[in-house]
Amino acid sequence: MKAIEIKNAYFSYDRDPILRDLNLTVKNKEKITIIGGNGVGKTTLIKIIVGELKLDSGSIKIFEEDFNKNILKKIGYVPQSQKENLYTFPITVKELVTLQLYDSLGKFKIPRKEHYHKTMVLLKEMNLEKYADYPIRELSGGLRQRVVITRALVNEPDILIFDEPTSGVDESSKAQFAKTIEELNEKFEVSIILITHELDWVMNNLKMDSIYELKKGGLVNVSI
Ligand SMILES: Nc1ncnc2c1ncn2[C@@H]1O[C@H](COP(=O)(O)OP(=O)(O)OP(=O)(O)O)[C@@H](O)[C@H]1O
Repeated sequence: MKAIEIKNAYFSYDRDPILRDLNLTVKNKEKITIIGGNGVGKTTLIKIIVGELKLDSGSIKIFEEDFNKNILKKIGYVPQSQKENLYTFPITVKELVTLQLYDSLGKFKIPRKEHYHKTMVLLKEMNLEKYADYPIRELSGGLRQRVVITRALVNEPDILIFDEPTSGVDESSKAQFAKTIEELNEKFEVSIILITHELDWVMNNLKMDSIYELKKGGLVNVSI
């Protein structure tokens, strides 16, 4: 089963094409990395995958279906840690993860016992149980990243996308992240797409199935 299949994709914001005849296949449970310099279109590609932007031409299928609302539930997104505004808002780990269940919270959007239960089961699996009632802003960078990953997992996605997960993260948090990636793949059987500019770190610390470089609008295989 193919998790993602993009064929002959073209996209431009105005005149200059950002994606030019881009092709990508990600199989179920496969782990891939996409590298590329500043401004080559990595974020644009993510936005295409999550349906935020539409291709000018070409096709994209997620689990062999065209884009539809249900597909979004299959994709978990872990944004860049610096872009997360988790520092000012006084919210606990348990609340942050549970709020991600928004769609299933019913009319009044108030989490019930079953929602918190789901969160606690997952926090346990991620070894974060003891931090459930901690305010998120009091956690170290590495733990906070683990919480954000847990949040992305709570809707049971089949694909997890990481946007620059190691940028602005200290060495020990990076090592912790590498362990988490291996666990995720085994425990939750998700496909992983990791966007980064740290090719050396990925090569030395992660077991990826493929690494691609986004350049001139297309993806080129980087030999591992
Ligand atoms: N909404 C937009 N309208 C017009 N141009 C845009 C828009 N968003 C991005 N761009 C341009 O498209 C190109 C690709 O941007 P994108 O953010 O996808 O690159 P990136 O590879 O993620 O970059 P970075 O590594 O710096 O985050 C850039 O030249 C950017 O300036």
